[in-house]
Amino acid sequence: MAENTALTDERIPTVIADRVDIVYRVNGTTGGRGSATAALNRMLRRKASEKAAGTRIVHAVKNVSFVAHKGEAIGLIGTNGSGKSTLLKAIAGLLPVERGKIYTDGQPSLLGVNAALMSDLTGERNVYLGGLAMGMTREQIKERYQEIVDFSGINEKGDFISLPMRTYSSGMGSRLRFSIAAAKDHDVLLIDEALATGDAKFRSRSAERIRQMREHAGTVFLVSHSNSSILETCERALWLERGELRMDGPAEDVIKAYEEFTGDGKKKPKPKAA
Ligand SMILES: Nc1ncnc2c1ncn2[C@@H]1O[C@H](COP(=O)(O)OP(=O)(O)OP(=O)(O)O)[C@@H](O)[C@H]1O
Repeated sequence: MAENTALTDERIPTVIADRVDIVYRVNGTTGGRGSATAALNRMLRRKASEKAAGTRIVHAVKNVSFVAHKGEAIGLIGTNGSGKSTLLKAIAGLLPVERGKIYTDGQPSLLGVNAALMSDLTGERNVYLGGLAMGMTREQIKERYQEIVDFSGINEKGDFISLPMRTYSSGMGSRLRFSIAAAKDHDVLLIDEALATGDAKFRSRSAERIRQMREHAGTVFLVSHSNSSILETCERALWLERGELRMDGPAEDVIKAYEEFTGDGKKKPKPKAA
Protein backbone atom coordinates (compact mmCIF):
# COMPACT_ATOMS: atom_id res chain seq x y z
CA MET A 1 0.00 0.00 0.00
CA ALA A 2 1.48 3.32 -1.02
CA GLU A 3 1.56 5.68 1.92
CA ASN A 4 2.31 9.32 1.89
CA THR A 5 5.55 9.51 3.88
CA ALA A 6 5.05 13.22 4.54
CA LEU A 7 1.88 12.37 6.43
CA THR A 8 3.30 9.37 8.29
CA ASP A 9 6.49 11.12 9.45
CA GLU A 10 5.67 11.86 13.06
CA ARG A 11 8.98 13.50 13.88
CA ILE A 12 8.68 17.12 14.92
CA PRO A 13 10.86 19.58 13.02
CA THR A 14 12.84 22.01 15.21
CA VAL A 15 15.13 23.72 12.69
CA ILE A 16 14.42 24.17 9.00
CA ALA A 17 17.03 25.72 6.73
CA ASP A 18 15.59 26.56 3.34
CA ARG A 19 18.15 27.38 0.65
CA VAL A 20 20.25 29.48 2.99
CA ASP A 21 23.01 31.79 1.78
CA ILE A 22 25.19 33.67 4.26
CA VAL A 23 27.54 36.41 3.18
CA TYR A 24 30.13 38.40 5.14
CA ARG A 25 31.03 41.88 3.96
CA VAL A 26 34.53 42.96 4.88
CA ASN A 27 35.07 46.71 4.59
CA GLY A 28 38.26 48.57 3.79
CA THR A 29 39.89 45.89 1.65
CA THR A 30 41.24 48.51 -0.77
CA GLY A 31 43.26 51.54 0.14
CA GLY A 32 44.06 49.96 3.48
CA ARG A 33 43.51 53.13 5.47
CA GLY A 34 40.64 53.65 7.84
CA SER A 35 40.54 57.42 7.35
CA ALA A 36 37.34 59.46 7.54
CA THR A 37 37.63 60.21 3.81
CA ALA A 38 37.81 56.49 3.03
CA ALA A 39 34.74 55.85 5.21
CA LEU A 40 32.83 58.68 3.52
CA ASN A 41 33.82 57.32 0.11
CA ARG A 42 32.50 53.91 1.10
CA MET A 43 29.19 55.38 2.20
CA LEU A 44 28.77 57.41 -0.97
CA ARG A 45 29.80 54.60 -3.29
CA ARG A 46 28.00 51.72 -1.59
CA LYS A 47 25.12 51.77 -3.99
CA ALA A 48 27.30 52.09 -7.06
CA SER A 49 29.45 49.07 -6.37
CA GLU A 50 30.54 47.27 -3.22
CA LYS A 51 33.77 46.31 -4.89
CA ALA A 52 34.57 49.88 -5.82
CA ALA A 53 33.84 50.91 -2.24
CA GLY A 54 36.46 48.43 -1.07
CA THR A 55 34.02 45.88 0.31
CA ARG A 56 35.03 42.25 -0.08
CA ILE A 57 32.26 39.66 -0.15
CA VAL A 58 32.85 36.30 1.54
CA HIS A 59 30.16 33.83 0.54
CA ALA A 60 30.43 31.54 3.57
CA VAL A 61 27.28 29.38 3.20
CA LYS A 62 25.71 28.53 -0.15
CA ASN A 63 22.22 27.23 -0.79
CA VAL A 64 22.07 24.99 2.29
CA SER A 65 18.81 23.18 3.11
CA PHE A 66 18.00 20.61 5.81
CA VAL A 67 15.37 19.76 8.41
CA ALA A 68 16.36 18.87 12.01
CA HIS A 69 13.94 17.09 14.33
CA LYS A 70 13.27 16.83 18.04
CA GLY A 71 15.53 14.31 19.70
CA GLU A 72 18.22 14.41 17.00
CA ALA A 73 21.91 15.07 17.58
CA ILE A 74 23.49 16.32 14.37
CA GLY A 75 27.21 16.65 13.76
CA LEU A 76 28.52 19.39 11.47
CA ILE A 77 31.76 18.45 9.76
CA GLY A 78 33.95 19.94 7.06
CA THR A 79 37.46 21.24 6.50
CA ASN A 80 38.62 24.61 7.95
CA GLY A 81 36.65 27.55 6.66
CA SER A 82 33.85 25.43 5.21
CA GLY A 83 31.11 27.43 6.96
CA LYS A 84 30.22 25.31 10.02
CA SER A 85 30.48 28.06 12.66
CA THR A 86 28.80 30.54 10.36
CA LEU A 87 25.83 28.22 9.90
CA LEU A 88 25.58 27.66 13.69
CA LYS A 89 25.60 31.40 14.34
CA ALA A 90 22.84 31.90 11.79
CA ILE A 91 20.72 29.14 13.39
CA ALA A 92 21.25 30.89 16.75
CA GLY A 93 19.97 34.10 15.15
CA LEU A 94 23.31 35.89 15.56
CA LEU A 95 23.97 36.34 11.84
CA PRO A 96 21.49 37.41 9.17
CA VAL A 97 20.95 35.26 6.09
CA GLU A 98 21.48 36.82 2.68
CA ARG A 99 18.94 34.58 0.93
CA GLY A 100 16.64 31.78 2.02
CA LYS A 101 15.15 31.28 5.48
CA ILE A 102 15.91 29.57 8.78
CA TYR A 103 12.92 28.57 10.88
CA THR A 104 13.41 27.41 14.47
CA ASP A 105 10.96 26.01 16.97
CA GLY A 106 11.98 27.11 20.45
CA GLN A 107 14.98 29.11 21.57
CA PRO A 108 18.32 28.06 20.11
CA SER A 109 21.30 28.45 22.45
CA LEU A 110 24.80 28.70 21.10
CA LEU A 111 27.15 27.32 23.69
CA GLY A 112 29.77 29.82 24.72
CA VAL A 113 27.90 32.86 23.49
CA ASN A 114 24.66 32.55 25.38
CA ALA A 115 26.57 31.75 28.51
CA ALA A 116 28.14 35.22 28.43
CA LEU A 117 30.95 34.53 30.83
CA MET A 118 33.52 37.07 32.06
CA SER A 119 37.12 36.13 32.50
CA ASP A 120 37.77 38.51 35.40
CA LEU A 121 35.02 36.99 37.52
CA THR A 122 35.44 33.80 39.51
CA GLY A 123 34.09 30.50 38.21
CA GLU A 124 31.41 30.71 40.87
CA ARG A 125 30.19 34.15 39.77
CA ASN A 126 30.26 32.95 36.17
CA VAL A 127 28.03 29.98 37.00
CA TYR A 128 25.44 32.51 38.24
CA LEU A 129 26.03 34.89 35.34
CA GLY A 130 25.73 32.11 32.74
CA GLY A 131 22.66 30.65 34.43
CA LEU A 132 20.94 34.04 34.54
CA ALA A 133 21.89 34.66 30.88
CA MET A 134 20.14 31.39 29.98
CA GLY A 135 16.99 32.51 31.78
CA MET A 136 17.37 30.48 34.99
CA THR A 137 16.34 32.08 38.29
CA ARG A 138 18.82 32.61 41.12
CA GLU A 139 17.09 29.84 43.09
CA GLN A 140 17.30 27.39 40.19
CA ILE A 141 21.01 28.13 39.82
CA LYS A 142 21.57 27.75 43.57
CA GLU A 143 19.89 24.35 43.44
CA ARG A 144 22.04 23.18 40.51
CA TYR A 145 25.27 24.95 41.55
CA GLN A 146 27.05 21.99 43.10
CA GLU A 147 25.97 19.73 40.27
CA ILE A 148 27.41 22.19 37.71
CA VAL A 149 30.73 22.46 39.56
CA ASP A 150 30.97 18.68 40.04
CA PHE A 151 30.14 18.01 36.41
CA SER A 152 32.81 20.46 35.22
CA GLY A 153 35.41 18.75 37.41
CA ILE A 154 36.95 22.22 37.95
CA ASN A 155 37.51 21.55 41.64
CA GLU A 156 39.03 18.10 41.19
CA LYS A 157 42.57 19.49 41.56
CA GLY A 158 41.91 22.20 44.14
CA ASP A 159 39.56 25.07 44.79
CA PHE A 160 39.62 26.62 41.31
CA ILE A 161 35.98 27.66 41.24
CA SER A 162 36.82 30.60 43.54
CA LEU A 163 39.55 31.86 41.15
CA PRO A 164 38.93 34.19 38.18
CA MET A 165 38.21 32.32 34.95
CA ARG A 166 41.24 33.93 33.28
CA THR A 167 43.40 31.66 35.43
CA TYR A 168 41.81 28.54 33.88
CA SER A 169 43.38 26.54 31.09
CA SER A 170 41.38 26.53 27.85
CA GLY A 171 40.18 23.00 28.65
CA MET A 172 38.97 24.06 32.11
CA GLY A 173 37.17 27.10 30.65
CA SER A 174 35.36 25.05 28.04
CA ARG A 175 34.42 22.41 30.63
CA LEU A 176 32.83 25.04 32.84
CA ARG A 177 31.04 26.62 29.85
CA PHE A 178 29.65 23.25 28.81
CA SER A 179 28.60 22.42 32.38
CA ILE A 180 26.72 25.71 32.74
CA ALA A 181 24.97 25.27 29.40
CA ALA A 182 24.16 21.64 30.23
CA ALA A 183 22.43 22.65 33.48
CA LYS A 184 19.39 23.59 31.46
CA ASP A 185 17.43 21.58 28.95
CA HIS A 186 17.56 23.41 25.65
CA ASP A 187 15.10 23.34 22.78
CA VAL A 188 17.99 23.61 20.34
CA LEU A 189 21.55 23.44 21.66
CA LEU A 190 24.37 24.48 19.34
CA ILE A 191 27.84 23.39 20.40
CA ASP A 192 30.85 24.74 18.54
CA GLU A 193 34.00 22.71 19.26
CA ALA A 194 33.38 23.22 22.96
CA LEU A 195 34.28 19.67 23.81
CA ALA A 196 37.49 19.57 21.82
CA THR A 197 39.71 20.80 24.65
CA GLY A 198 38.24 18.56 27.34
CA ASP A 199 40.05 15.37 28.27
CA ALA A 200 38.74 11.89 27.40
CA LYS A 201 36.93 11.46 30.74
CA PHE A 202 35.13 14.78 30.38
CA ARG A 203 34.30 14.08 26.72
CA SER A 204 32.53 10.83 27.58
CA ARG A 205 30.68 12.55 30.47
CA SER A 206 29.51 15.32 28.13
CA ALA A 207 28.53 12.81 25.43
CA GLU A 208 26.33 11.17 28.06
CA ARG A 209 24.81 14.56 29.01
CA ILE A 210 24.10 15.33 25.34
CA ARG A 211 22.28 11.99 25.09
CA GLN A 212 20.16 12.98 28.12
CA MET A 213 19.36 16.37 26.61
CA ARG A 214 18.17 14.67 23.44
CA GLU A 215 15.88 12.47 25.53
CA HIS A 216 14.32 15.66 26.88
CA ALA A 217 13.18 16.29 23.33
CA GLY A 218 15.84 18.84 22.43
CA THR A 219 17.92 19.00 19.26
CA VAL A 220 21.68 19.20 19.49
CA PHE A 221 24.07 20.45 16.80
CA LEU A 222 27.74 19.71 17.36
CA VAL A 223 30.58 21.21 15.31
CA SER A 224 33.73 19.19 15.69
CA HIS A 225 36.93 18.26 13.92
CA SER A 226 37.01 15.09 15.95
CA ASN A 227 35.26 12.44 13.88
CA SER A 228 35.17 10.12 16.89
CA SER A 229 33.33 12.79 18.98
CA ILE A 230 30.75 13.08 16.21
CA LEU A 231 30.34 9.30 15.99
CA GLU A 232 30.06 9.03 19.80
CA THR A 233 27.47 11.79 20.08
CA CYS A 234 25.50 12.09 16.85
CA GLU A 235 23.52 9.70 14.68
CA ARG A 236 23.31 12.13 11.79
CA ALA A 237 25.91 14.40 10.19
CA LEU A 238 25.94 17.28 7.75
CA TRP A 239 29.13 17.76 5.76
CA LEU A 240 29.83 21.28 4.58
CA GLU A 241 32.56 22.00 2.07
CA ARG A 242 33.27 25.51 0.73
CA GLY A 243 29.93 26.57 2.13
CA GLU A 244 27.96 23.90 0.28
CA LEU A 245 26.17 20.94 1.83
CA ARG A 246 28.05 17.95 0.41
CA MET A 247 26.24 15.22 2.31
CA ASP A 248 23.47 14.75 4.89
CA GLY A 249 22.86 11.30 6.33
CA PRO A 250 23.76 8.74 9.00
CA ALA A 251 26.92 9.89 10.84
CA GLU A 252 28.89 6.72 9.94
CA ASP A 253 28.23 7.11 6.22
CA VAL A 254 29.01 10.82 6.16
CA ILE A 255 32.19 10.45 8.23
CA LYS A 256 33.32 7.60 5.96
CA ALA A 257 32.88 9.73 2.85
CA TYR A 258 34.53 12.70 4.59
CA GLU A 259 37.52 10.61 5.64
CA GLU A 260 37.92 9.39 2.07
CA PHE A 261 37.87 13.04 0.96
CA THR A 262 40.45 14.20 3.50
CA GLY A 263 42.56 11.06 3.19
CA ASP A 264 42.15 10.21 6.90
CA GLY A 265 40.42 6.94 6.17
CA LYS A 266 43.18 5.58 3.97
CA LYS A 267 45.85 3.34 5.37
CA LYS A 268 49.24 5.01 5.53
CA PRO A 269 51.54 3.70 2.76
CA LYS A 270 54.26 1.35 3.96
CA PRO A 271 57.69 3.00 4.05
CA LYS A 272 59.84 1.91 1.13
CA ALA A 273 62.69 -0.42 1.88
CA ALA A 274 66.02 1.35 1.75
N1 LIG B 1 33.66 37.67 10.65
C1 LIG B 1 33.99 37.25 9.43
N2 LIG B 1 34.19 38.14 8.44
C2 LIG B 1 34.52 37.75 7.20
N3 LIG B 1 34.65 36.46 6.83
C3 LIG B 1 34.46 35.53 7.77
C4 LIG B 1 34.11 35.87 9.12
N4 LIG B 1 33.97 34.72 9.82
C5 LIG B 1 34.22 33.71 8.95
N5 LIG B 1 34.51 34.19 7.73
C6 LIG B 1 34.80 33.41 6.52
O1 LIG B 1 33.70 32.56 6.26
C7 LIG B 1 34.13 31.28 5.82
C8 LIG B 1 33.55 30.21 6.75
O2 LIG B 1 34.11 30.38 8.04
P1 LIG B 1 33.63 29.51 9.29
O3 LIG B 1 34.31 30.06 10.51
O4 LIG B 1 32.17 29.42 9.29
O5 LIG B 1 34.23 28.08 8.92
P2 LIG B 1 34.37 26.76 9.81
O6 LIG B 1 33.93 25.64 8.94
O7 LIG B 1 33.67 26.93 11.11
O8 LIG B 1 35.95 26.72 9.99
P3 LIG B 1 36.87 26.06 11.14
O9 LIG B 1 36.73 24.58 11.01
O10 LIG B 1 38.24 26.51 10.74
O11 LIG B 1 36.44 26.61 12.47
C9 LIG B 1 35.65 31.33 5.79
O12 LIG B 1 36.04 31.61 4.47
C10 LIG B 1 36.00 32.49 6.69
O13 LIG B 1 37.18 33.13 6.24
